[in-house]
Amino acid sequence: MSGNAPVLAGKNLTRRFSRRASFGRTETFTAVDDVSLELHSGETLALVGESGSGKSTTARMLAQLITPSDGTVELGGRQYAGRRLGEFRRQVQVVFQDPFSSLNPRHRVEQIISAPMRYLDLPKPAGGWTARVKELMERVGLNPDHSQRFPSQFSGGQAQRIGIARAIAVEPSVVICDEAVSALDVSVQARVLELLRELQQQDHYSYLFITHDLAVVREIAHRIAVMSQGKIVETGDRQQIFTNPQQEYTRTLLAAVPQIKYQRAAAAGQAAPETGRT
Ligand SMILES: Nc1ncnc2c1ncn2[C@@H]1O[C@H](COP(=O)(O)OP(=O)(O)OP(=O)(O)O)[C@@H](O)[C@H]1O
Repeated sequence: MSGNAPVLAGKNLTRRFSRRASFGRTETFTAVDDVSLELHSGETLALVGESGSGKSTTARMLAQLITPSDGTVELGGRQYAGRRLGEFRRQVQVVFQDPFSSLNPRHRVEQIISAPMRYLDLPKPAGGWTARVKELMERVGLNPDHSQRFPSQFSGGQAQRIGIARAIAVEPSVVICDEAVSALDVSVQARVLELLRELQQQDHYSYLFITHDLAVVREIAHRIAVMSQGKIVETGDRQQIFTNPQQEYTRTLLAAVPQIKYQRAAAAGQAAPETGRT
C-alpha cells in the first residue's frame, strides 16, 4: 500500500435485489449500479445521498458483508476471499449507526471490545486482554474503570465510543462508519466526530463515512462522493463540492444543509456532558 494506490477500492460494484411487485410477482431491481470508489490512505471519504440512494449497500459491499452481483473489492490492490477474508476483516472494520443494537446487551464492555481480537485470532497482548481493553477505552475517552459494565449503563455517545474502540482494537487500516453519528444528539455528535479526527491524525485510518447529513460531511470529509439512484453522480474534494458543485442533484442536496447546526453544537458541547441516552 504505497504511493497513490488506494487502500480500498470498489470496482464496478453492482447489487441487485428482488422485491415484491404487484399481483404477487417478484421483480429484480438494481440498488447499486456500476459504482467505482477509491479510498486513499489517511483520508475521509464521505458517501452522501438521499435515503435509498444505495449508500449502505455500497458500504456493505466494500466491507465484504454482502456479495456484489457484479464487480470487485480490492484492499491494497488485492482481492480477499475464502480463508483470506479474516485478514480483510482485520483491516476493514465497520462502525454502525445504532450503538445499542450493534453492541451485545448481555456482554460486558471488556468482552465487546476484545471480541474482534479474539475472533480474528490476534496474539494475546503482553499485558493481557484487560489491560489492552482499558488502554483502548482511554483512547476513545471512556473511563477504563467501567470495563465491566454493560452497554445499557452508557449514554448514546459513550456507547458509540465503545463501538469505535472495538473497531480500532484490531488496528485496521480502514474504518467504515455507516451513519455512525446519525443517532446521536448534535452536541454529542460533534464530540464523537472530534474523536474520530484525533484517532485519524494519530493512526492514519482511512474513513469511509456514509451519511445523509451534509453538516456532518462538512465537519469531517476530505473528499465527497455523491450518490443518487444507485450511481455516483459526482466526486470531488470537500471545498469543490460545497462551493462549486457540478451537478443539479448535488446543489439540491446542499440546499438542505442546516447552516447553524454546528454553531449550536459547539456552544452546547461546552456546556453539556454526555449524560442522557440520545
Ligand atoms: N437486503 C435488501 N433486500 C431488498 N432490498 C434492499 C436490501 N437492502 C437495501 N435494499 C434496497 O436498496 C435500495 C438502497 O438501499 P440502501 O440502504 O443502500 O440506501 P441508503 O442510501 O443507504 O439509504 P438510507 O440512508 O435510507 O439507509 C433501497 O431501495 C432499499 O430498500
